[in-house]
Amino acid sequence: MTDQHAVPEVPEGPTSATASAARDLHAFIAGLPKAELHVHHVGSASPRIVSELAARHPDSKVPTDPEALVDFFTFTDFAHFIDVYLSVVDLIRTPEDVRLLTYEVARDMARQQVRYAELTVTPYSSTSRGIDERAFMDAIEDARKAAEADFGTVLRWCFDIPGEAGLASAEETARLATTDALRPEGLVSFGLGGPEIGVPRPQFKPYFDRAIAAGLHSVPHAGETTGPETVWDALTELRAERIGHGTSSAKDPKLLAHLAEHRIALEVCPTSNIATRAVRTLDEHPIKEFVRAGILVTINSDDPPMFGTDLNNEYAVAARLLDLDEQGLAALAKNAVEASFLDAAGKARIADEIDTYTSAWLAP
Ligand SMILES: O=C(O)c1cccc(C(=O)CC[C@H]2O[C@@H](n3cnc4c(=O)[nH]cnc43)[C@H](O)[C@@H]2O)c1
Ligand SMILES: [Zn+2]
Repeated sequence: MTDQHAVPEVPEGPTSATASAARDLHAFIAGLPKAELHVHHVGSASPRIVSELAARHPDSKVPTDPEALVDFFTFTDFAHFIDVYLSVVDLIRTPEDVRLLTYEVARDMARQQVRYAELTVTPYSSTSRGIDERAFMDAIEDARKAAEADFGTVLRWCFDIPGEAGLASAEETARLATTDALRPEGLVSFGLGGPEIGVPRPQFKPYFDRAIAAGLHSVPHAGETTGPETVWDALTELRAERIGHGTSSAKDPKLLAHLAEHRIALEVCPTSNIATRAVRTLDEHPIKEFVRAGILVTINSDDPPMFGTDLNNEYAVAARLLDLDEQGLAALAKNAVEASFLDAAGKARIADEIDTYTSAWLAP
């Protein structure tokens, strides 16, 4: 189905002036300081990282050859995507694997001028496969600190429940996130991922209540593969402060108005929605409706190498779909800063950097 070689990029126009403008916009995006709010830890393993992990664990069914990986990362539907995702999870078997993955993901982010990222981590998938919980926390924290020192990219964690794994996984995730002796310093939020069909959000309310009581922000996935009622459930039952995807919100005008009025940001991941078949084509993506409704829209890459994309490409896709120039792209980048869980000083620092960069770029 999805041809990973055909990831939509800003198309070159018919004239050389249009082509040159598109190239300039790509260059602008490449240097633009950015924040990313919806990106998965394991889903960020690049072919380079996957190859290194697969070499450590040669019995894995994940191919090491980048060409073969492109086929492997071509999905028939969302369920197939989760199957493939879990085979990459199976490559992460030791605390050193966790550290390598985390540090190298930060390196890839820094190359795209990502200054701040809230990385969705699924600790249950590692601890249930035998990685010691203390060693897991130490590995992500060690990598976080090293990445900030070496690359200047600030990482924070969102621990998500893999909903389809059942309430035992919710209990384990809540315990890991709220036990003082385990909870990592970089943890800021609590999420819910995996398939939505057959996994109603309200059953996770007690776990979100515990996480929120412990000071964590609520950021469940909702409305990615089911309708707007799932987004309402995420808001009313899980007290969501941002929504992962929220794609189907476009089908409910009252929901759009509610999201806009309450400044509940949507973490929009356009290419992901095509790769998992949540949306048929990019031109049918509801991002325009979200902007028109006044919603705080943020641009994200979700599982970038698995979807043959990266954050820069997602900004280029957004520029095309929303017809944005440099100022519009800078505003989109600032939306992510505003919707982040950074403190006021951290937000101001990145927002100022975005403004300074944009002014310098546009200066005659
Ligand atoms: O780890 C397990 O044992 C396990 C057992 C049953 C089901 C699961 C999952 O469903 C894991 C889902 C996994 O997928 C991550 N993810 C990455 N991208 C997305 C997305 O676009 N939408 C939803 N989930 C996504 C999620 O963080 C979970 O780690 C696991
Ligand atoms: Zn996601």
